Amino acid sequence: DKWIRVPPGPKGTFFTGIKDQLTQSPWKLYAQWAEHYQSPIISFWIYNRRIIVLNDQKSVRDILDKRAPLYSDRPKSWMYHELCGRGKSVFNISSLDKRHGKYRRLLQHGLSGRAIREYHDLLDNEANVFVESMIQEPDTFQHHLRRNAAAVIMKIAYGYTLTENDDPFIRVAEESAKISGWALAPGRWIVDYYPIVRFIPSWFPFAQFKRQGDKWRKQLESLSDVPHNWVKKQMEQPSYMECFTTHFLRRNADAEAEDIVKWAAGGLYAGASDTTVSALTSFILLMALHPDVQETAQREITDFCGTGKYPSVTDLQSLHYLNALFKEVLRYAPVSNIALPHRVIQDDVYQSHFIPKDSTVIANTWAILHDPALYPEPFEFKPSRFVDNALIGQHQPRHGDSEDSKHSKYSKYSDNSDIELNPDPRAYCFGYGRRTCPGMQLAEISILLIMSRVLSKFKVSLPVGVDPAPHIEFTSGITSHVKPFDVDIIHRQ
Ligand code: HEM
Repeated sequence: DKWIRVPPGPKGTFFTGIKDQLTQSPWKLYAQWAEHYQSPIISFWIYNRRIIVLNDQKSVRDILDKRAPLYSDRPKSWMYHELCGRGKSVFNISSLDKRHGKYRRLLQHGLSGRAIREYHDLLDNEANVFVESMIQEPDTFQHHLRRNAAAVIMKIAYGYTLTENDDPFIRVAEESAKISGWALAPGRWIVDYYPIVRFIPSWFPFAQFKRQGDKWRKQLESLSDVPHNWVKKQMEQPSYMECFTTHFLRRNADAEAEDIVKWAAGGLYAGASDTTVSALTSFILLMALHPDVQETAQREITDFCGTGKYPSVTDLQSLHYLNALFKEVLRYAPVSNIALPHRVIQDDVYQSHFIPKDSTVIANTWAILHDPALYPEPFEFKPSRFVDNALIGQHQPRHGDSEDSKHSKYSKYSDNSDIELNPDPRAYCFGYGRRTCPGMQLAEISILLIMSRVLSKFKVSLPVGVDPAPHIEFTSGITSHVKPFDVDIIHRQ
């Protein structure tokens, strides 16, 4: 009989655990530790928190998806959840709170394929605005991408049309994101690790964190009311734009239902803006580095639509190579290398591992998407690896697959020969279990649409004389971005 033990991992130091060893790209370090300890599941401490990292496809599927009811909570951030009053936000709410299920149902419904069909014209119009600004000022492409993502999600969430520049709603949303970033900064707030200090009175000299939390709570509260109250005002008029918020408010207007709609809509900008921009920036930069891929994708579009035309939203699903290219961008440059942390709500045993209640469980999505036995030559950018099964809606592995799902069979840590090569990266890069990204379908359509417009209308290349080509590097953070380098973007007449 094997001993059941906590997964192996580095010991770290007494007080801080491994905190000081964390590098710019923790996902790479975790993958190295998994190799070192010969175990896809590793564990260590950061301060007094036990962290468990799952580094391979099998453990992620078996644990986070198949045991989703146990593993879909979030670790508690006392500063953000309690002191700043954000424990009810979609991203942070406890899976044990009955609102969690309500948010998810609302988001699934409001962002379903059917709901998104209502937004096709909106997506199309915003894509045209994007193309126009790209023609005017191609060098500031990231700015145009940001604006496009914000415009789309603000219309969908609130029926709100962005003003030309320095939009007040975007300012509000960015201000909230900034405060949230500070309040969630790991290791910054003693109360996150020793929650007992929250009982210290606010006036105490040592209790600066409490005064700060209080200030941020008030700010965040009033910021989140701005767009919601705006929609309610619109609804008093005979004609207003139908959107996520009005759709649900019209049906049920009691105070609790309204609060749920407000929080759910509030999660949309946070979820959609930076992620979409990250994927599309990677796409544009990768096109400069891979002219052959760009030409193949352009040829497919020309063959499908004819010269000078571009695909409509409904055409997107017929473009095999474009879909394969989208998947390869998600795989090669994951927007979210370690998804968001989960928390296990009770003691659990997986194989010979003991996983203690309250551990923070992290999926190393990056390690899975760069596993050489799963994706041969993982550091090569090769959309062709997905060409055979690239279509949206087909062959789309969903979470909570049955026990004998193909996707759970492989692990590079065991000698399993029945491997499905190049599995669909969408099953990993959008997260896991009952926390899987509810905006996945909208993300797909809006990203594919902008990709298709860029390919139809522009040629992206490295500036003349740049040799050798720049190396792709990524920033760390909750959303990862390719570090930008200069590219030339020319309008194809
Ligand atoms: C390329 C685009 C996107 C990527 C890669 C992405 C990825 C993710 C990931 C990894 C998570 C965390 C899952 C977990 O904890 O296991 C997440 C959560 C979430 N995403 Fe996305 N996302 C994208 C676009 C969007 C869009 C367009 C929306 C909204 C329309 C959205 C809304 C959300 C929300 C509300 C959550 C929180 C879910 C929860 O905690 O229950 N995302 N996303």
